[in-house]
Amino acid sequence: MDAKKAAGEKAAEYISDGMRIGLGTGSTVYWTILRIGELVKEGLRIEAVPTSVQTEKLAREAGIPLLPFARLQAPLDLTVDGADEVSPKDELIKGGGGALLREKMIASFSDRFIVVVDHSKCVPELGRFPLPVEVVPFGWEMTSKQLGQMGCEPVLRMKEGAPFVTDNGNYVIDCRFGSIPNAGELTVELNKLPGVVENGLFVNMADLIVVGHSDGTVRTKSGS
Ligand SMILES: O=C[C@H](O)[C@H](O)[C@H](O)COP(=O)(O)O
Repeated sequence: MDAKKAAGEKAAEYISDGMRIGLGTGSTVYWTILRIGELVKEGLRIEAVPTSVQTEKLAREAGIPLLPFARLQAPLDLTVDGADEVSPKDELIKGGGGALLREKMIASFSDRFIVVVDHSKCVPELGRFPLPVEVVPFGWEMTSKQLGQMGCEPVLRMKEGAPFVTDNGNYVIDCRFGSIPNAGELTVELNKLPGVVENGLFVNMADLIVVGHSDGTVRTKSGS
């Protein structure tokens, strides 16, 4: 069995009737969304907030009732999302698909945040995966230079020969740090740069990590 499918489907077991949930973005939570769609068809009553245009489309196709984030009166019960790297301290790098800003906003407004990954995402230290940083297009070259001065190699993300544009109309600069020994400090420093909208470090946010393996087994680990 696909390791991503195993993790993604397992996370759907944490969803119960009446919940309002956040739906992450990517190829692992894809399986959670499909499974939730099946459960909805079987009678599960939930409402969901998508973290991207891509997920909104998928959720609609799966028949999941959607709710606008702006209308929430209280935190979501649960958000399920993928990650690009997970450290032993359960710190995450996210944003490989460019959805980091809405993902962070929605996970932050959730009582519980469940992360679904295949085992290859669990690393001894964050930073091999280039850290996505969402920046405003105005003066991105200056922001990129400032990011470089923080000890990384910054690269503007491109798509089909033009800058990749997020759902929020911004650019993404992928920052190759190599090693991120202190994610908590780095996230604060990055967000101090005026051109930065948000960065892909998720620190002290994950409540549960669901790790899928290629033999179809799944291991869960409570967030620290
Ligand atoms: O912007 C994208 C998200 O942060 C994804 O959750 C992350 O990139 C992991 O995606 P996947 O499950 O496809 O590896």
